Amino acid sequence: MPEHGDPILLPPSEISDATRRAEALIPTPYGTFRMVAYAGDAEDYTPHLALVHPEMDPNSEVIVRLHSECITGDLFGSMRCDCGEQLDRSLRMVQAGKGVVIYLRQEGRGIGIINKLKAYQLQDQGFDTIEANIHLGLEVDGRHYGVAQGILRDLGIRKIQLLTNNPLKVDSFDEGPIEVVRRLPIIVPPVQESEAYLKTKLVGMGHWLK
Ligand SMILES: Nc1nc2c(ncn2[C@@H]2O[C@H](COP(=O)(O)OP(=O)(O)OP(=O)(O)O)[C@@H](O)[C@H]2O)c(=O)[nH]1
Repeated sequence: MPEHGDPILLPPSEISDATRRAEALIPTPYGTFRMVAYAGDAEDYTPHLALVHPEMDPNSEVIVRLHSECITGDLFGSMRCDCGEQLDRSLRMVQAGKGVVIYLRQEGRGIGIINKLKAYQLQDQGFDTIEANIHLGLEVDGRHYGVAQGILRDLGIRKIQLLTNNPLKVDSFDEGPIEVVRRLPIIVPPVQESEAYLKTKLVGMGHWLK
């Protein structure tokens, strides 16, 4: 296992995307966060965001949520997925545990909002979330988490308790200097509109949803 301080073996673009560009305190109904924006380009309109508890101790086993952007769920409360409620719970848990939410701009598992809406059209015709991406000629999951490692390292964090049900997010830390000491599940019970999607996550994508 690499030691903290070892260089992270990341593609150059992901290292540069973890460049700190600006920060400010943001009071929210959950409590106050220090929001830090990270981007390769200082003028980037969609930087990755870290919402850091003002008393986060980087030497502790920090509670961390890596949350991929979901405009439909996070912003508008779409019930097709569990994203909005996962973000809500994460913000609560991170406030309570003095941790960090990293909001990664990987809308639609990396395919973007236009393609995600096309995928939803296909899902309404009977495709599942995996088949819809494939039908569109796109990756089922095009996300990379290297930039999240760069952001955590910028925040001085070495050990994390990761809030996720997704094995790929946990595995993404295998090669880096940051240790996942614990996985914390974040399971949202299905509603009628999200039932098929969550079943595909369980059966087709191997998420720990039981
Ligand atoms: N392509 C596609 N993306 C979707 C669909 N539903 C949700 N998403 C996206 O899936 C991603 C979910 O991100 P997260 O909640 O961070 O991660 P996760 O893979 O669900 O894993 P957890 O950490 O267990 O929540 C977001 O980028 C959503 O926009 C869908 O039907 N199709």
